[in-house]
Amino acid sequence: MSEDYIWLEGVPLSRKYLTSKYQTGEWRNFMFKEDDILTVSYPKSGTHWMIEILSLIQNKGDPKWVQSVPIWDRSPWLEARRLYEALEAKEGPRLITSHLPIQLLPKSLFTSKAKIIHLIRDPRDVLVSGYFFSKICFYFHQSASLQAHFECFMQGNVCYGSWFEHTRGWMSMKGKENYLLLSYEELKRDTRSTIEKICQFLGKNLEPEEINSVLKHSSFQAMRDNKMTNYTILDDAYFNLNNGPFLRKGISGDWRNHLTVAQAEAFDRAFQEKMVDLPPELFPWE
Ligand SMILES: Nc1ncnc2c1ncn2[C@@H]1O[C@H](COP(=O)(O)O)[C@@H](OP(=O)(O)O)[C@H]1O
Ligand SMILES: CCc1ccc(OS(=O)(=O)O)cc1
Repeated sequence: MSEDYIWLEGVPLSRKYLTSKYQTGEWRNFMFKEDDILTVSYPKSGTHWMIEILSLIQNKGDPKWVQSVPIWDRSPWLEARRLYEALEAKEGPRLITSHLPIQLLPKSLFTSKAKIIHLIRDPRDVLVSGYFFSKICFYFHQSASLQAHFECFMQGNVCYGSWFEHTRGWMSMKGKENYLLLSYEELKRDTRSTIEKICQFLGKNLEPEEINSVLKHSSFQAMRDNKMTNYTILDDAYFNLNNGPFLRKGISGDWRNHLTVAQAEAFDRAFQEKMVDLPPELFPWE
C-alpha cells in the first residue's frame, strides 16, 4: 500500500492522482471566489450524484451540459492532476469538488463566501462501495479481501484517510451560513425535497418542471447511461471497468449484504467511541 500513497500531514493520498501542487505547497495559494460552489465528501459518498444535480441546477434542468462535458471537467477535483490547473483558469461560477479533509483546503476558502456542500453517507456503505471501487480504479489501493479493506478503513489507512476524522473535520463548519450538510440517505429517501433544499441554499429559483428535469437526468439509470458521467470515455489507464461499472448499485444499506456480524459490531463500537460527542441526528441512518 505504501507505494500507492503520498502522506500529506498524516493523510494518505493517491500518488498517481494528486497534483504536484500538493507536493510543492503551491496549493496554499489557490484562490476561492465568492461564487464558487464546492462539494466536499469522503470518497464513495455520492459525490458524482451531487455533481450531476448541481450541474443540472446550474442549467435549470437542461441536460445539454451533463450530456456533452465530462463530469470531471464540469466540477474538477481540486487535488487532481491537470484538474487543479483547469480550475485556476476557469471562469465563474465554478463548480469544484474535493475529497480532501478540511485541513488540506487552501485558507482562501475560509475567508470567501464560496458555498460548501458537505455530503455524508453511512460509513458502512462507504466502506463497501470503496472496496468494490478499488477493484476498478487504479488510483486506489486494492485490498486482497473485504476483511483486509475493513481493517484498513477502520485504521484510516485508505485513500483520503480516516472517515471519522474527515467527517468531524468538515462538520466543524456547521452553523456557518455558506455550509450545507446533506446525506446520501436523505437524497435517496426524498430526492425532490433535497434538490429543493440545495436550490434554496444556492439561491436558485427553479420551476417545478425544471426540478422534474433535474430529477430525471440525475437518476441512477440516467447517470449510468451517460457516457460523460460513467467514465467509459476514459482510457484504461484509470479504470478497469471489466471488473464492474463505475455506478455500482446506488442503494442505501448494501453493507448488510457484505459485512459480517462481527464486522458490523466492531464498526458500531468504533463509531460510538469516535463520534460519541456529536448529535446522533447528524447521522440519518440506522
Ligand atoms: N444517481 C445516483 N443515485 C444513487 N446512487 C448513486 C447515484 N450516482 C452515484 N451513486 C452511488 O454513489 C456511490 C459513488 O459515490 P462517489 O460519487 O462519491 O464516488 C456509488 O455507490 P455504490 O457503490 O454503493 O453503488 C454509486 O452507485
Ligand atoms: C479521473 C480518474 C478518477 C480517479 C478517482 C476518482 O475517485 S472518486 O470517484 O472521486 O472517488 C475519480 C476519477
